[in-house]
Amino acid sequence: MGKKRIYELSKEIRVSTKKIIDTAKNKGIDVTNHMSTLTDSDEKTLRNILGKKSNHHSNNSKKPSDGHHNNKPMNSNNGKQQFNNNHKNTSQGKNTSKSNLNNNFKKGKKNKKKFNKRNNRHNRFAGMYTKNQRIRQNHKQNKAPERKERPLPKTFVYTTGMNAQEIGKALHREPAEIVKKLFMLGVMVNQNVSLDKDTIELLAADYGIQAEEKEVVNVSDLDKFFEEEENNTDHLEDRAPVVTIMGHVDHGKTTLLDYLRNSHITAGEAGGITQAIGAYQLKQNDKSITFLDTPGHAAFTAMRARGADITDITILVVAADDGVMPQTIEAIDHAKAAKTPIIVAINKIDKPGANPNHVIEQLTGYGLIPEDWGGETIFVEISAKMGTNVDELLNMILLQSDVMELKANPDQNAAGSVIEARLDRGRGPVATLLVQQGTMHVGDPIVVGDTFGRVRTMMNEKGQNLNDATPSTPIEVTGLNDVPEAGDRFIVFDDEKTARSAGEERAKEAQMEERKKNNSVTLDNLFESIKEGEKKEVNVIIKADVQGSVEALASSLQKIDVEGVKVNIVHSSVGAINESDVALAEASDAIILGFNVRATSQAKEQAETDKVDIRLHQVIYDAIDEVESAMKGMLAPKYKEVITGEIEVRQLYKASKVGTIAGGMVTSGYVNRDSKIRLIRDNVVIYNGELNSLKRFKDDAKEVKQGFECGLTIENYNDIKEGDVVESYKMEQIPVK
Ligand SMILES: Nc1nc2c(ncn2[C@@H]2O[C@H](COP(=O)(O)OP(=O)(O)OP(=O)(O)O)[C@@H](O)[C@H]2O)c(=O)[nH]1
Repeated sequence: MGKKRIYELSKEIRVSTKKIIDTAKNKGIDVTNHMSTLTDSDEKTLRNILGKKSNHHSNNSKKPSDGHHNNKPMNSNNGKQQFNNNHKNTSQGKNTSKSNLNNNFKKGKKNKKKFNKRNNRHNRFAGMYTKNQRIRQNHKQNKAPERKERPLPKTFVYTTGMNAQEIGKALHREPAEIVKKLFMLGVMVNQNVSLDKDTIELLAADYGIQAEEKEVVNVSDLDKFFEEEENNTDHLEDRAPVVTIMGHVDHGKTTLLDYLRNSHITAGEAGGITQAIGAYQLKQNDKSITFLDTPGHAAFTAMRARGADITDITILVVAADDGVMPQTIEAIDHAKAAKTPIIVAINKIDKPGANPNHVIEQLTGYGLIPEDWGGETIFVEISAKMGTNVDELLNMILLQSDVMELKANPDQNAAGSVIEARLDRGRGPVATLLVQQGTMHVGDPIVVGDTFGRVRTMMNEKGQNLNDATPSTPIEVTGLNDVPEAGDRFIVFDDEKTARSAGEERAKEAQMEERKKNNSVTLDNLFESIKEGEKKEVNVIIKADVQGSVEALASSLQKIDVEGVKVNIVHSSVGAINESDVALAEASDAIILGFNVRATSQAKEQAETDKVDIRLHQVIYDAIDEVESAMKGMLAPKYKEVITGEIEVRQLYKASKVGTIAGGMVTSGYVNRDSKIRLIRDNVVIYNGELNSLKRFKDDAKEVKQGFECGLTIENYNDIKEGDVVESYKMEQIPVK
């Protein structure tokens, strides 16, 4: 071999493959893509032209489309890249193609045999086929082809319904050749006839190449792409852990973040840290750690609710002089729900009242047991203010991350999540993103949530411009058409057109979704979900006035015995239902049960928008009964009767066809045509039923208000008397409190 391929040269001289290809073409060197090989002299020529400016193009040196050359063969997991790069990938190295071809030919023959056995009818053609193949083989082996035939792709990624013309294009063959081949195989078609799966596979087998049906990709399905990128196990490299700091108010989260920021991040050229971008990366022992500056548990969980599980490790800050507090527990529950390991930072150990042991004891009650005590949780005693043991904490984070073997593939399209986003007057939409997979480049076409664009600028936390950002790097980007939301996912696409259509499609879908957003779990639809097999666990958050009630409620709920379904308490604590509870409920599809507590107005508002079901009770039994009934599907909607008006009957007319018509006056409220009615005589209900007709003079009326006369008949009832009172009422569903 010895011949260099373009991507290899690209790596060596750090010039993008695109640039090399363009330059080569300019120089008349025959290359097609990054897999093309170069002769020694061509290589030299290119090196001379490009080699010296080694860093010049690092900003676009690795377009993702070039990126997977060395690690990702074409496969169906690779939908997106495949989508746009099929033909780029198709031609493998030229000089090896000959032997491939021979191998392929042999394979082809084998397949061919199989086919013949299956299908004797085509034996005649099979004979011709072999001859034809032989000619082709001879042709290949004996003399160099005059017209260079581009090699066949190793794998032919097809869609059912392709015609000979399209197949020809994909295989670098003349459509006529495809038609001819098909003919040899007993399929007589012209170039434009759509072919079925079997025929296409047969044809591929005949060429001796593998056929693989392309998944039809819905470009707007970001989650799918994201998962594909996430699950890509090729070419994995270590990545920095992504850490979130949580804890009770005033226990020192901000102090710790600030200390880390100031002590471990060297100021940028612009002079200090110019940008607070909601996340930063720092170095400890030459390894990076990414800290998310999330403002609170609710934000953390809101991101999870949107599908962004971006935190690898949670640092739980507990003040040594204050101990475990409500938000400490809340943080534990949030971290557990997110399944991230917790490292406990017992803070403020410099304070006179500090009692770290007490904190440890308290935390054991929540399953956080230090290694010394036979548990698995790492505890570090720090002073965020003084910086005591902060390095130790960082080392523990690195240790934990080593155990977790956090990896990502930098050589693919970037994918990740939005940490925060805003509209900047001067710069337009600005988003802080966390790259979770692949490498992001300036200029990449990108879809972020329901927005799209091209990465115009990319900046790190120091305000320095970046050209590339590898996994676990937080960056601030501009260039989007709109402001995405925190927790949205982003995906880099191979081309802007696809990105745009995906973005637009997603925006449309989001609108539709918004309109019909009503799919959260509520007690009312719980049974339906259980029935449909969607639910095996009912997630519940309990808030109550005193700890005793919390526990009573929790244990009773867990005892509810409905076949195949169990109650899972996601979080329980004392106090009003707050936004954090709602966020957690949304993220974990939970119902909030409040006992002798209220929801704060923000929580109510948020629950309304997020469609989180909050149920308030004063009697524990009612709360349990309600959940149990819902699980058993017996939660009938509750109605109450609302009296709308009264009519005094003043005259009667007998009509042979319609029965007794009562003329009267609406003395209070109103009466509706479809009201239910009660006929009252001397304060006694004589009859309960419905109206048959309601008229104003001769005309049918929908509604008659107080002070107006009307005529009416009662369905199936004629025994009306003057002086009777017709009370109209309706049944109203009791709104959920
Ligand atoms: N003595 C001492 N004081 C500390 C330490 N860490 C934080 N503090 C002080 O504790 C107070 C609260 O610290 P913050 O960092 O604001 O706490 P926080 O957890 O971010 O609080 P919220 O943002 O309100 O949730 C501040 O006055 C800090 O100076 C410490 O290690 N030792």
